Amino acid sequence: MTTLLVNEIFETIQGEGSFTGTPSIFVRLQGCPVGCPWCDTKHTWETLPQHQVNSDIIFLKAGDSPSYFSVQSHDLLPLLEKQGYTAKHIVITGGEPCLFDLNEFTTRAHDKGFSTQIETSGTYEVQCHSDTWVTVSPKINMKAGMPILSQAMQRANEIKHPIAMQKHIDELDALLHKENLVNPLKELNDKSQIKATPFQSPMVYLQPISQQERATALAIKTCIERNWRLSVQLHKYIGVE
Ligand SMILES: C[S@@+](CC[C@H](N)C(=O)[O-])C[C@H]1O[C@@H](n2cnc3c(N)ncnc32)[C@H](O)[C@@H]1O
Ligand SMILES: Nc1nc2[nH]cc(C(=O)O)c2c(=O)[nH]1
Ligand code: SF4
Ligand SMILES: [Mg+2]
Repeated sequence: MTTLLVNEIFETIQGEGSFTGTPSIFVRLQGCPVGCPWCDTKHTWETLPQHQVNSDIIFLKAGDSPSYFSVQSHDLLPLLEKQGYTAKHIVITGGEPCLFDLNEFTTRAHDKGFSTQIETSGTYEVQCHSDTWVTVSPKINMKAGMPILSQAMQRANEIKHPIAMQKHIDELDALLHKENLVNPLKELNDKSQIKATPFQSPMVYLQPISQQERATALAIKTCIERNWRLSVQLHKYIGVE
């Protein structure tokens, strides 16, 4: 039996990565110890008993708040189904969703015809259905100093890296090398001999931190050089949650 702590549930358009533009039900779980200084969901970091509420309040809440409710993972899908959402894609994010075992919830969702996706920092083991799309956004050298797990990197269907400066790209390169996930096109450019495949596998996305102009320019330039992809947090440009 797994207990999930849920900060919010809402229906919107996925604004990041390969599923950008896909109507999605977002389940944001509570708690994250990683400490990224630019994190856009800091209200999910702490799990304080005084912020626990019942599920009705979560469905009513607007804006960022540290309140959350507790639910058994087998009860979460029925709760979502009651909301009358039309989206068939469920994105589990946080906070850090891989603090929780997501096998039961994702399996029930797939059994009911949903597709699922997890957004994770790569600092915890990814526990989910084999068809869940896993987005790893590896948090290299963050405040808590937590290592990126090979299990998460090797499970990733896409790697989505938030960047603001060249150092962040260099850190990603080192991690991809360590995990043997090097972009064949980069090798081709470097050595003019390795056979190129058209796309990196897993796909690599660069995501400018906080829509900064210089970060966006660097991400565009690097994506073109490497044949990587750009992820611009579409929801922040179109003003949806
Ligand atoms: C809030 S995190 C939650 C999931 C998980 N803890 C993680 O970091 O992947 C969701 C996504 O937003 C990205 N993100 C958070 N703050 C951001 C910011 N200010 N600018 C760009 N991306 C950001 C993260 O890198 C991650 O890909
Ligand atoms: N629309 C929308 N797309 C998103 N993709 C990843 C998000 C996240 O916070 O994990 C997010 C989010 O918060 N909103
Ligand atoms: S790992 Fe994710 S939720 Fe945690 S601080 Fe970093 S961006 Fe925020
Ligand atoms: Mg977000």
